[in-house]
Amino acid sequence: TIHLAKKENGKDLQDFQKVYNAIAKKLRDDKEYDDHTGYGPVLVRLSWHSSGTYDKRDNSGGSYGGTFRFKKEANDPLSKGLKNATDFLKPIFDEFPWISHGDLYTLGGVTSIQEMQGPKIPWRPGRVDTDESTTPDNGRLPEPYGDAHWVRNYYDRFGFNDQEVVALLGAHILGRTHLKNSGFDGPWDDDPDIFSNQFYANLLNEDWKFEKNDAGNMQYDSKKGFMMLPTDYALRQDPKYLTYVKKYANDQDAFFEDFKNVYVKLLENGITFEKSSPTYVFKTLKEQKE
Ligand SMILES: Nc1cccc2nccn12
Repeated sequence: TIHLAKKENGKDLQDFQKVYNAIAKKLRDDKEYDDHTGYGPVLVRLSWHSSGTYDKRDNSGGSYGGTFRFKKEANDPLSKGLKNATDFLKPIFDEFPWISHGDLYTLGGVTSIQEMQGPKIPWRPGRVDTDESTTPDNGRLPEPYGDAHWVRNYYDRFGFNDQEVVALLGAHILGRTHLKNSGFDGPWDDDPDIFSNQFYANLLNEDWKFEKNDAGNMQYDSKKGFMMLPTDYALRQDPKYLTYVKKYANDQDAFFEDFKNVYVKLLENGITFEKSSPTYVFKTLKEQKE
């Protein structure tokens, strides 16, 4: 199936900047969520989970149809906790009912990354809500237990190479894991709401202990109270992945550039845009002195 991005019925940069600003102001006003982590990280996770169902083999899944709004996908056990993100976006959708769910879920992640001092993420609208019958089955999101071989095989479904996989996982500097949601427990340092390349430095420099958490799952813990999933740790166990981990640990600009590229690829996987389709780069609230 071809997913053609549609012309946004006369909506332009100004209209989408209004949606961006509404999300960004709500993020700024709602800081106490999740031990003062704020909603940024969970909105990024929603943009990933609503896009991470993509399968290059039949061009199914992905962000286009906004099917995360249907209960089969929203109730995927691997998406536990994301109701906080879709509830956060409900009033935004009510204020801008002309936006598609696919555009809203992806724009929520773009807004969060930029407002958390991350790179500018070029974004294209035009996703069209599809019928509930098009909702992909559970089982397409990644499990956190695998080794490097598992990780490489999993991301091949997206068409991502080793460099793209390592760049994408850097988003795990955001937020934290919650025993009641994912079965992993990750007390995180005091800036889980700042986008940086610190994930790679932590991965390389902390003294990690592989131990069982209170849900009976094995995870890596460090003295400073950081955690890594087995699939995170795989990136330093594999020599090919390790070269990129070192590159990004030493060069935040390289990380920002490569993350921006793979994140756009993730959010647009499976969508056909016309050459004339506009790409938008939004201003942060700070840049607008809002
Ligand atoms: N914050 C967070 C979420 C998910 C996975 C993960 N690994 C390290 C940190 N981290």
